[in-house]
Amino acid sequence: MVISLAHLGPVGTNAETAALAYAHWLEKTQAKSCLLCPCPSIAQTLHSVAQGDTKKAVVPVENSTEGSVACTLDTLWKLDHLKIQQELVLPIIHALFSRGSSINGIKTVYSHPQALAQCQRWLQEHLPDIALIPTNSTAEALDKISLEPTAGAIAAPRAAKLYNVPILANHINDYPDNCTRFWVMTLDPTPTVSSRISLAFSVSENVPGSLMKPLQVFSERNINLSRIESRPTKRSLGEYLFYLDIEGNHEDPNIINALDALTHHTEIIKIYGSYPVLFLEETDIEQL
Ligand SMILES: O=C(O)C(=O)C[C@]1(C(=O)O)C=C[C@@H](O)C=C1
Repeated sequence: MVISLAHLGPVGTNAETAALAYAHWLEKTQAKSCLLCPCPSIAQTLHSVAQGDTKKAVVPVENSTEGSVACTLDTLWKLDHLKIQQELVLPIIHALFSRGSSINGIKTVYSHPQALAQCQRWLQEHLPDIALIPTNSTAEALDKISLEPTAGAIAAPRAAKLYNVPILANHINDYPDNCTRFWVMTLDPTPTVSSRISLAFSVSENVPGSLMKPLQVFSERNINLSRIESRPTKRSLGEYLFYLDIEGNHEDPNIINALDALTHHTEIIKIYGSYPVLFLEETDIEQL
């Protein structure tokens, strides 16, 4: 059976690279093949799997330089039943592409807001007075510059071959170890040996201890949190949702007990799943 795998398109995005890496891993470890399905936005990628149009979806969750991908967290909160099957951590390299012959002639740079933010110091140093224009993805930025020699696009070096646009500067990300976590989401995860659990919750009242009590559930049981993040509930100013990553797996009685205790100190709680993490190197990506 071929597994349909949604991701942020068009071809050449970092999300497509993550989807290809997952497809490659599935082929190698389980002899399963995937059909990649590009979507116009991260929200539509998640909706496609939630509606059953695709079997799985790969979405960015957190970048080492810029932090959480807000659209992914906000959409996951709204969608019920989606579970994390697997996490992939990918090195993210950005390059400046242009049809113009040198960076001196560039007046505009297009890219996904995350990519522009991950290269902000480089842009400030090399192209301080230009206009930065956000696009839906890094690959969409490459489409935009095809007829504009004074425009540049920031995208992954892998896209150079796909779009046949020259690279003017490579490795322009501000931090060399720039990497992004991606989640593979599905409605029916297959059980796996897992090392991390992710969840989100709201609290019923904005009173002293309303965050401390849920966190104490974990510290009292010696369970380590690897991330805590807040996002506005969007109901009113000052009300937040909390996103947690926990080290451990859902079959551990200590974790089962903690998750049960957590329900007593939260309003709404969503457990996104217990999953393994796959780390990829630059050389793995070059082979895709
Ligand atoms: O535009 C792309 O290439 C994407 O895959 C999106 C995205 C993101 O939203 O974080 C993915 C990874 C990088 O951190 C930069 C951009």
